[in-house]
Amino acid sequence: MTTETVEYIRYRIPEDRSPEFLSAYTHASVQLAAAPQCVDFELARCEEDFEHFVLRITWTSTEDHLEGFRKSELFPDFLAAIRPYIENIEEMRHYKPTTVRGRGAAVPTLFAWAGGAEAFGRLTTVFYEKVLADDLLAPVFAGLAPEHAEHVALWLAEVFGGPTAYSETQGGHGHMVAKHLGRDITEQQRRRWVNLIQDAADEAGLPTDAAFRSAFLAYVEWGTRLAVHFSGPDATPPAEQPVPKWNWGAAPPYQG
Ligand code: HEM
Repeated sequence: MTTETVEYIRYRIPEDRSPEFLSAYTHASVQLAAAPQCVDFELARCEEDFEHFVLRITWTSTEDHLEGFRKSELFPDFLAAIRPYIENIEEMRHYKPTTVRGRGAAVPTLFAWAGGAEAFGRLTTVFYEKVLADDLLAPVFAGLAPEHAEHVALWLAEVFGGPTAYSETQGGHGHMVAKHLGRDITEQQRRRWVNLIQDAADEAGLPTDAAFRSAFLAYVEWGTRLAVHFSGPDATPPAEQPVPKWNWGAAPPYQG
């Protein structure tokens, strides 16, 4: 359960004071942006009634807000900027996020962008053909079960925002990590895995646009480095945790 808390501050600002109010918050936002207790913030204005504003601030925790930010050297300047509007506050409270949260479909998942389950099936089929023909990797995958490629396709599909079929049929994150324990994967083998999956992505016809490929490679880098870690002599299986959900990085999908 996250300790993050969302503070909502509702203001009613007479229309003739709204330009100075926005300018005051533009100044105060410098302190919020510099606060290590602040995750993000947004001041929104009501479309139906211009006098209503809601400031949403996500704090690392309520305590961090009250005991950290409010007692920090940033706070006096923040307060000085917004003090004239304190009497216009209609609500100022902390809210705990519930499990009801998610993303809409306005931005396609990496899974959908890649071409869905079929694309991941093509990818891992081509990939394991390459792996089994590779001098460094073939020995690691000796005696590979015929369904391995299909399982990895399900895993990747789930990570990239597709159906949760791997978790439902195979056993989730812990099961996947356990498959790597004790395998002593070397950095050379890891890098070869990374190279071959990119070659396979080309051959299997996965999208080649910059945004998709950079997000794809970011996960492959992350995942292979974890695989090496968990394959090592000192690794202990991690506590069960959800399958990671990968998303677009700094670059959004290009839709011309
Ligand atoms: C992003 C990186 C990686 C992902 C997503 C991944 C995914 C998986 C998954 C889902 C399984 C379990 C398959 C099943 O349930 O049947 C698995 C098993 C395995 N992985 Fe990985 N893996 C990654 C990196 C690596 C690397 C770098 C190596 C070695 C160079 C490796 C070697 C193996 C081996 C040997 C198994 C066991 C295969 C078997 O069951 O016989 N993996 N991997």
